[in-house]
Amino acid sequence: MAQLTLALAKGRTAKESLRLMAKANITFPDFHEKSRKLVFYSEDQSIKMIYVKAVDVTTYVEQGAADIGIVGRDNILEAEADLYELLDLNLGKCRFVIASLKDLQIMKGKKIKVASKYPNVTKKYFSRNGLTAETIKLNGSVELAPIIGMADCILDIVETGNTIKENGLTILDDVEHISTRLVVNKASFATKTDQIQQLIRQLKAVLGGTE
Ligand SMILES: Nc1ncnc2c1ncn2[C@@H]1O[C@H](COP(=O)(O)OP(=O)(O)OP(=O)(O)O)[C@@H](O)[C@H]1O
Ligand SMILES: O=P(O)(O)OC[C@H]1O[C@H](OP(=O)(O)OP(=O)(O)O)[C@H](O)[C@@H]1O
Repeated sequence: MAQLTLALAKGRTAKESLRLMAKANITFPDFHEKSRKLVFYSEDQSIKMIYVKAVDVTTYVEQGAADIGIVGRDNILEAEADLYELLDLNLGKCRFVIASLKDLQIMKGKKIKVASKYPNVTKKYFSRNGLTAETIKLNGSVELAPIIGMADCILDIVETGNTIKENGLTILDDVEHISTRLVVNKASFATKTDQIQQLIRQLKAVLGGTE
């Protein structure tokens, strides 16, 4: 059987993703969190894993450089990539919200300044609500933007709610639930159907009826 290339998102969901695969008997013996290596092979050599930035996973998969990817729905929505999203791994759970300093009055016809790491998601949210928004792209510490008066509100991820709370912001709206997903390159799904379906079955079995 041909080998599958998997792009795994580095960062806060990597450990849990690897733990889930290990439960499904897919282990990467050479993988160590502190290793600087970027390519790892599963014990049975059936999977070649490339360890990449979360924001880049969909690019590797869409380009066909990886057959499959494990990445957060936040990055999938932002990338608007042409790929299949086939399984919810039920980890990395958080949500997209709109938050501002106080009860900001969002009015139709008034242009709102929104800071976000996710400009595409932001534009879509405001346009489907019939609102006009100017998006300011940031790469982190997004909660700062309303505090220093650079934006009226933010579209960002909330998990525990601590960051929002500690910076005196309030949630105005829930936008979308996020969790980590398995994505698949469309051509790979046609040519490596059996391997991909086998992997999905293995993962589903250990997700224990949560799918
Ligand atoms: N509290 C959280 N904040 C951000 N992402 C979270 C949180 N909880 C779960 N996630 C998920 O974890 C993924 C990876 O988050 P992480 O912060 O490691 O990546 P990143 O934002 O791309 O990293 P970097 O700080 O290098 O830009 C996110 O894309 C999201 O799906
Ligand atoms: O609800 P909480 O549990 O507080 O988590 C949410 C925070 O975590 C993320 O930031 P991250 O830690 O990735 O840092 P960043 O600001 O550099 O993106 C996210 O952008 C929020 O700021």
